[in-house]
Amino acid sequence: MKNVLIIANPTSGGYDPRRIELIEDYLAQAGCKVEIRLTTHAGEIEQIASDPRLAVDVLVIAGGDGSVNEALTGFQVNAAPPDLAVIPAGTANVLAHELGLPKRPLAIARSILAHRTKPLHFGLANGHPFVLMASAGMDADVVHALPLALKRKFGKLAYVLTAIKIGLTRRSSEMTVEVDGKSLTGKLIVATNGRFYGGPFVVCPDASVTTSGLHVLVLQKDDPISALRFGIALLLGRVHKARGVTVTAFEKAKILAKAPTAVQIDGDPYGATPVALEAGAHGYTIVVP
Ligand SMILES: Nc1ncnc2c1ncn2[C@@H]1O[C@H](COP(=O)(O)OP(=O)(O)OP(=O)(O)O)[C@@H](O)[C@H]1O
Repeated sequence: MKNVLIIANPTSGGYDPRRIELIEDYLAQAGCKVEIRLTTHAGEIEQIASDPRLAVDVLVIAGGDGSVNEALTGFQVNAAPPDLAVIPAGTANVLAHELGLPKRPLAIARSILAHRTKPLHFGLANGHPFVLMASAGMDADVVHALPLALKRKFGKLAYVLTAIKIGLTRRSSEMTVEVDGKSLTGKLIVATNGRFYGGPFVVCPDASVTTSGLHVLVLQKDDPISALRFGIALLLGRVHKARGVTVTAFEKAKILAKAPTAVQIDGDPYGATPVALEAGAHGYTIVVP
């Protein structure tokens, strides 16, 4: 009998209790012992995931990338973390694209029952795990400035509206990223653990969250015209080939800026530069379709 704990973030975009109950029903009918817990505040998933007494076979996160990030953050201090599974919700849910996760409740329940797993690698930004990306510059400014109510109302469009709003007035700062002894300069620096960014948009075809290795994308300009050009290239899955963009594999890197510049991790605000980046020492285990 499989012991399954589903932790759901009821504030994540697209949260649907009916879907979660259906998955619970399928799993229970198949003989699993299932418990559902709804979070009441940010930080609760991390707390639960860090508890060494967490005696479950699979910890299922029903939420977006920020919720999954919390689970990994908790796992960092748990000597024997359980396998992870995801019921995708959230505004962008890049991890769901990375892993090709199904959306239908029955398919999700079946994948948890089949329990096929892969290693889930992650990076560390100032010691904090990132499953997808850690970045500094324009996109982090947008994440910091994005009003939650706007995100809930307009979903991904809220990022575009906020980018337009702040893009006209913000002052960008020149940053340097020291990559394995080399020095690169740019206006937007994205360390990525995976292939996708912002949803189903490929930024690093060579990367995957299920294999080890980090890459850094350096965008040399972020004036409104360049931002529009990079935005279109992103939608076309060609930003890594765009003029003024470099992609470099790295083991250790450090982002430095003259003035403190906003940083985001997996779509949530995370302080400011400087940021030291490196791969996590080991992977966790994630259920895949
Ligand atoms: N009950 C809660 N109340 C407020 N915040 C919460 C609660 N539970 C979790 N959170 C926080 O909400 C943040 C965002 O959640 P999540 O990533 O699941 O959804 P999202 O923001 O819609 O999705 P995405 O990250 O894909 O844009 C998480 O980083 C988590 O810390």
